[in-house]
Amino acid sequence: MAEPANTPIPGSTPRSGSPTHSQGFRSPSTPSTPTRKKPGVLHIGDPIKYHPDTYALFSARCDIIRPSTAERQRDEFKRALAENRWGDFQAVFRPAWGTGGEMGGWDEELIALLPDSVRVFASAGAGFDWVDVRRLGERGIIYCNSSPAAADAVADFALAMIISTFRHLPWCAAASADPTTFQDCHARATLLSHTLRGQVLGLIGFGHIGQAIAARARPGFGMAVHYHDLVRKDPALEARLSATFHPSLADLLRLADCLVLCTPSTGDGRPVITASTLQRCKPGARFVNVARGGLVDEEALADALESGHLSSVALDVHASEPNVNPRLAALRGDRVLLTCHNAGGTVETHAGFEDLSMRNIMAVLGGGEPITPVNLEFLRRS
Ligand SMILES: O=C(O)C(=O)CO
Repeated sequence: MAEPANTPIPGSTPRSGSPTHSQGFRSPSTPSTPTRKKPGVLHIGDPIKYHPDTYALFSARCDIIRPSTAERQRDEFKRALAENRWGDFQAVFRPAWGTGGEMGGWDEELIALLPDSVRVFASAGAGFDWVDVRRLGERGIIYCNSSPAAADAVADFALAMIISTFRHLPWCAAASADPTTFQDCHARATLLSHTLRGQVLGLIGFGHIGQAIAARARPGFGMAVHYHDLVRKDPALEARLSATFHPSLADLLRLADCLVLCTPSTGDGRPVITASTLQRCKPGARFVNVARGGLVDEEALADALESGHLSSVALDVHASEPNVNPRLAALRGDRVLLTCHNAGGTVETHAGFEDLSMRNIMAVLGGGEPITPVNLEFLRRS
């Protein structure tokens, strides 16, 4: 049974989709299939918590469908989609990061079951490794992430990690527990620590998060910002952020004193950081990961640390979360800082995820442009 739909705002004027998007409505395939005048939005995961104002507008414009917890389990979810239990809805909405994932990965199997009426899938989260955005695009569905809402939080955290790799914060913190280790750390950390000013920061990925890191690293810390991405950014943006583009990742690796991985994972399982990329890094380089653990061959990373080729790493994300690589865990506390996928996790991020997901859906169903689409290159337009 679906949980009760959210109550429409009293006095609100129900609005059907724009001419373009209302074409997505189909006549119900079974007599029990719901019919609706407003575009249907399948809301998976927790209810709205931070933005009742946006939600008032959103729920006045759309019919919100809330599958129950039982209906969100994969088998039941598939069954419900296959029998068109929720009718021809126009959007999938997942506003609360960490909830709404009960049905598992949005792969070919699940995406094939969506009604043809779906135009947009908007979710909390910068990352989209759990959803096949190419396949959604091929079905004519725009996928919108919420990366701008996480950018400040992730960038703040990334800076803490960058500082940690230059200043050995795990060592300094752990050594304070005992007078002998205190004195040893006090004496020796000086010889191994470096000021950030003038160091080359190599950003792998220069989207919202990479740009937010650059905006802090250059003016705040005097670092020289270099980046690699698949597509070069606008020269005006590069100039504003004092960022230098490298078409080849190998060139960036050779140059960087500290590399930061901040590129989305497509979930195809192919790591970007491997033994061969690590070999190209400057001896003594540092490495920070705020993207996804699967983008890194963690065994190769452990080899590079053990051999001393990398001097220090800070990893917020891990290939087999919630487990961390045992070899990296064994090195924790000296040259290795491991955190628990915390970089994006702030109240402000979660509030922003909600708001942006609703605005993306309202934009698309209202006939306008999506705000943060990530799969337009795959989009089959009907
Ligand atoms: O947004 C994401 O993708 C996260 O990893 C959590 O903030």
